Amino acid sequence: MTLKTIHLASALVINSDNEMLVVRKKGSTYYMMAGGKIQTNESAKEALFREIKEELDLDLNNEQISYLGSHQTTAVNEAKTLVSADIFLIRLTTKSVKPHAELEEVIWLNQMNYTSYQLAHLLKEFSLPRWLKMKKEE
Ligand SMILES: Nc1nc2c([nH]c(=O)n2[C@@H]2O[C@H](COP(=O)(O)OP(=O)(O)OP(=O)(O)O)[C@@H](O)[C@H]2O)c(=O)[nH]1
Repeated sequence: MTLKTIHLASALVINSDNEMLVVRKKGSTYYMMAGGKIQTNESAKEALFREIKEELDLDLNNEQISYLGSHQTTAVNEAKTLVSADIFLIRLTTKSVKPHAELEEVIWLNQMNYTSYQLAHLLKEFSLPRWLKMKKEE
């Protein structure tokens, strides 16, 4: 069986209380990382700046963002598809973030609520353990 691979730039977004931001796109039941497909002639970081502007209407600067690593896993909402993502850490000083473009919902996860949401594999496998470790070290 041939699998398609989608190349993504996505973000583990945290605020000053170490809450983690997850988004739900229209028509999706999964909560996932903000971000999206990397277009031709665009670096992963450029793609992420563009997606964060489109989805959350935020203008990022280089000091707020750092590279965490890459991860490949099964895509949600797409049959026979893998996602291969470059994942960045974004630190926000504001909690006031609203959904734009194709987003339906934006949620800040904390210690109390994070088990209540169905998370996309990419988020569950890569970001969740890192975020939980960050919280332990608080
Ligand atoms: N942003 C994001 N997408 C994910 C994650 N996990 C995952 O499987 N995906 C899948 O990756 C795909 C991203 O495609 P998209 O269509 O939302 O991205 P985009 O906004 O760049 O698309 P478009 O410009 O073609 O409309 C979706 O099928 C989404 O379900 C994740 O954590 N974050």
